[in-house]
Amino acid sequence: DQGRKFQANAEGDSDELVDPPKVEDKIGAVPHGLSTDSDVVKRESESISKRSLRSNAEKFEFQAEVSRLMDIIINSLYSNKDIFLRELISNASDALDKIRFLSLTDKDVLGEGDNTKLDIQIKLDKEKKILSIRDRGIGMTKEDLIKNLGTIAKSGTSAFVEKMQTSGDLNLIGQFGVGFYSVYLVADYVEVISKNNDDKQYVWESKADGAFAISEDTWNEPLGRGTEIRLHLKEEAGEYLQESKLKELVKRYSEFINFPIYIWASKEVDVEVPADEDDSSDEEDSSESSSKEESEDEDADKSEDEEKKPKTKTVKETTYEWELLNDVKAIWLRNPKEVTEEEYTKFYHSLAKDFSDEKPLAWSHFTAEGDVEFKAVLFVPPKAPQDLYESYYNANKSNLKLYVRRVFISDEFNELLPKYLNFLLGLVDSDTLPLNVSREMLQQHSSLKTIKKKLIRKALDMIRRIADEDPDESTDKEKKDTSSDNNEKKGQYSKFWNEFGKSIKLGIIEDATNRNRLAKLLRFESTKSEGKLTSLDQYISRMKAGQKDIFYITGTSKEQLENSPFLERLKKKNFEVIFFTDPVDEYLMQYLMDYEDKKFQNVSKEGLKLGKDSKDKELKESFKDLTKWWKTALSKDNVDDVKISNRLDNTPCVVVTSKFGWSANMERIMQSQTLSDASKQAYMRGKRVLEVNPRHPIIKELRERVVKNPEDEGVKHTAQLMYQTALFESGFLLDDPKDFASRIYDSVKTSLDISPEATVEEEDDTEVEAESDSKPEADAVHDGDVDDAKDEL
Ligand SMILES: Nc1ncnc2c1ncn2[C@@H]1O[C@H](COP(=O)(O)OP(=O)(O)OP(=O)(O)O)[C@@H](O)[C@H]1O
Repeated sequence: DQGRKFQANAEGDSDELVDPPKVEDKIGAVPHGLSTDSDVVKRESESISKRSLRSNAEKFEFQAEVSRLMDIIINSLYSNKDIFLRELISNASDALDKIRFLSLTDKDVLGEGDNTKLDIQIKLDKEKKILSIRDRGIGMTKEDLIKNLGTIAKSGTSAFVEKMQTSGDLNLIGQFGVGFYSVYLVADYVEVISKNNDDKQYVWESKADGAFAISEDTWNEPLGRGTEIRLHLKEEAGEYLQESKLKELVKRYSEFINFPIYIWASKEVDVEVPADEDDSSDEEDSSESSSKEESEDEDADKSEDEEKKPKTKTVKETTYEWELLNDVKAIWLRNPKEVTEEEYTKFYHSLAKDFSDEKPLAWSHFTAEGDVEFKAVLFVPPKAPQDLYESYYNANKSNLKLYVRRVFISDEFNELLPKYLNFLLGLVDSDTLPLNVSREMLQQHSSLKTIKKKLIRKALDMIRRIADEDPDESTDKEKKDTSSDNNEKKGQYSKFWNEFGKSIKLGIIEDATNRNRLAKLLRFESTKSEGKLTSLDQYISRMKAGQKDIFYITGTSKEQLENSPFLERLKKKNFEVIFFTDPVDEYLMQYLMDYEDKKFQNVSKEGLKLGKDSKDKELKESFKDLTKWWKTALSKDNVDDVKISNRLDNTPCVVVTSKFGWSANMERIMQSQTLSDASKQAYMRGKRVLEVNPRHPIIKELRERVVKNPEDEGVKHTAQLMYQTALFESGFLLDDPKDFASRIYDSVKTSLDISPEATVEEEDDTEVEAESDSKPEADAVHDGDVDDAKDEL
């Protein structure tokens, strides 16, 4: 054994696993391509000192936001400094993915010999306090170094800076795409040595003081290809010079990196050496970091027993070897039965770059077989990202990684999932897709459609399972009581719904094929849900005998809707009505026409049927005089008809809209949209129908008066006021609030027995005449004396 040590098991998948780097027998030998202590010495000679950048280098200033970010990091009191290693390893892994992807279409990019080994190496120099992380990834050209590490701020840069200034957690740095800079949590001087196939080897260096420098690297060991990051650790970051600490960190944070990660690890071994007196003279030739100790006692024992043999002694010698730290067998290739919950959770954290304690809400790990074969792992995150719906229709964002035969291809493949499922995280690894074609070609591959279809099904199944396993979701009372063992799943679906419910709704709108499956996942509150969420299936199970439609109402809040006049008789007759209070619900209900053969009926729209009422015809007939009269009176108000209502109990009248136009709520939503166009608004506006309550005393009285004298101005006035009030109560915005207000004041006058001719008292303005040129307020209240009215009220 040449000292190769595979700490984690690397069974199977030998095509996956790249040969570990060679192991040196003795200290001081140069591991190929990795710098050594003597190089460090050389480098030091190139650098004027650790405190100043190389003088002959080209200097650059960091872009302002990047500079602020670095200030925040280097001065941070954040205690979890460990995160830098995970960020560097993640970058190394990305760089390896990139070169591996390129090698699919051009084998030559990998070069030969050690350059073909796609691995990550960690090395320590305790004396100089340098920690280096090296990869054989794609590397950076000079231009890449300048752009990627300092001059081009990404969108995440300022977002992260902002977050840090409020209550941000530095742990999130990877999610903002600025992970590299976390090196300044532990280092005050950093060198990035990089070699890309298209350029020479360069060194980037910075002390996070606003500037960085770049020089062509003529003194370090040639890297062949890839990047080495050298961290000159801060005084207080000494713990990162301990192998054990680094091993622990790699295990904890980088378990799912799909490239081997090695550490240059020390090992004490017993070595037999001739016990000659004079051999002690050349003993200390070996490198400074080795140590030899004579173990005199042992030696003494042995010498007694083996007197005849040539005199030898055993010495402890420190040797170094590359020790593999991770298991590169991808989790998705394993049998789901053998992967623990904890492993899935950790895998989720590494995918999400979210290292909180929160578990994903659900996951699905499966293999698809048949024409198109693939393995996939999908996760429902515990929380929706803040910007999930911000640019829903414009953002090309997917959180799914695509692999083809274990090779990472892309995480920008929008063809794998529809937009509404963009909140899912995970990966797909397909054996069917071709490896040696460009991303563009792959994007058009016919198998993608099949993969997408299956992924959607599996995703929806996974979401349904959250509901199935949630005891809160069960309608069966007994089941609810006995499933105390399922406490962990309790309330999970409403948690899911609160985070991602909008996505399900958008799915119903966008995905006609899966509309019914998605509708099953829909949750809402209703007149009978007692403050909890309920489903369409539960609604149907509670439907009254003879009830044909599913009733719902839309508005801005449940509290407002609960008191809506549209619900009066429905509640009295014990019909359940769904409350839809999200603006997206209006759109949703334009697409969700029926469910399980039941039609949806907006109770604020025409066409509400509550079963047959034998008195209907009679009532209609007896109110004909009033309804006809009123229809004529309202013709200038765009009212289509006046009808007898079947939905009212205490309210005299309401305004309903036609079935296919906008509801009052939708009208309001559209009016509040800055870019909505007025002509469309007029066109889509539902036709209005005034419905009157034939049992209401005001309506009955109005009928009497209309029959007596259809020309009575007082009745006309009252009828108009009734209509405006009904509009208002039915959720419409009044076109002419001024007219409404003055009618109210007129009524107030009447009820206070004030003469209709009474006018507003003239203000005695002789003293203020000089400075006041504005009109008296009188016309704002027409001709009533508001102050007096208020006093008496
Ligand atoms: N080891 C590396 N090899 C090649 N390029 C690298 C390496 N490390 C960093 N880079 C380049 O520098 C850029 C900035 O890295 P940084 O870590 O700040 O952001 P990121 O990798 O894009 O996002 P994240 O922080 O999420 O990993 C990377 O996008 C990459 O182009």
